[in-house]
Amino acid sequence: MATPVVNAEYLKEIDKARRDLRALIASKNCAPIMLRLAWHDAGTYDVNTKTGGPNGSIRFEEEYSHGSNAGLKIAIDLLEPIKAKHPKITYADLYQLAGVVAVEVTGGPTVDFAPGRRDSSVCPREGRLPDAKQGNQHLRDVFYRMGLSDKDIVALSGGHTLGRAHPERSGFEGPWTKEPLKFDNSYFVELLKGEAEGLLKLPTDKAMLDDPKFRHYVELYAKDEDLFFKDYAESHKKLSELGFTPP
Ligand code: HEM
Ligand SMILES: N=NC(=O)c1ccncc1
Repeated sequence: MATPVVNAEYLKEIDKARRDLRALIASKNCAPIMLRLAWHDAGTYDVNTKTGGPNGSIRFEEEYSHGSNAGLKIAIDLLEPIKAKHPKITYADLYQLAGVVAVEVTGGPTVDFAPGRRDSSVCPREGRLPDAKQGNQHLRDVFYRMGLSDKDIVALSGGHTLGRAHPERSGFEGPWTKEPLKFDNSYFVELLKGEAEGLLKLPTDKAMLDDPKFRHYVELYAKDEDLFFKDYAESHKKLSELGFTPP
C-alpha cells in the first residue's frame, strides 16, 4: 500500500478527522475501546522482523477475529464513517489518531501525533499481544519484542485507567477504576490498595507489584500523576510509531 504524502492537504484532513473523532467519542462514550484498538493495531510489532505494528491490518477479519481482539470490530465499524469522510487518511493513521484523541478527551495528557503511516494488508498471526493470565516474564517477552522497555510496560498499563473488561470478550469483568471514563493515575492507586469490591485486577496487573523494577514505577505513578502523564505520553507515542519513522 502507498505511503501517504504528508503535505498541507493531508495535515488539514488529519485536523478535520481529529475533530470528527472528538465528536464521535463524546457521542458514543467510546474512548476506552478506541484506545484498545490503537494499542492492538500497534502492539503486534516485532522489532526483530520489522513486521506488524501500527499499519491498519487489524481492519481485516483475519486479525480482528483473533481472540485477543474480541469486541474490537465495534471500534472498527464506528470509525468507518470517518474513514469514508476522509478517504486520504490511512487506516493506520486513523486508528492511532483515535487512540490519541481518546486519551485527550478523557482528561489525559496530550500525546504527540505524527501522521504518515502506510496501510498493510498483511495480518500477523495471533499471539503477539500479551496474555492477561500470565506474569512478568511474559510481559517483558511481549513488550521487549516490540522494542519497548520496563518503564513503557508500566506506563502503558496505565491505559487501564479507562474502560472495563467484558466476560464475553476476555472472560474478565469490570473496570479497574471508579471512574472508567476518566484518564488519570487511579489505576496505579487502586493497584497498590489491593483487591476492592467491584474493581478488576488482572493477573498481569498484579504481577507487576512483585517485580522491583515494575513496582518502582507503579509507586511513582500512584504518587505523581504529572509524572505518569509525562511518561505515558512518551510511551504512547513510541507505541504508536513502532516501525514507523515520521516524515
Ligand atoms: C500489559 C499488558 C496488557 C494486558 C494483559 C491487557 C489485557 C486486557 C484485557 C484482558 C482487557 C479486557 C478486554 C475486554 O474484556 O473487553 C483489556 C482491556 C483494555 N485494555 Fe488492556 N491489556 C494490556 C495492556 C494495555 C495497554 C498497553 C493499553 C493501552 C495503552 C490497554 C488498554 C486497554 C483498554 C482501554 C481496555 C478497556 C477496553 C474497553 O473498555 O472496551 N491495555 N486489556
Ligand atoms: N488491552 N489488551 C487487551 O484488550 C487484551 C490483550 C490480550 N488478550 C485479550 C485482551
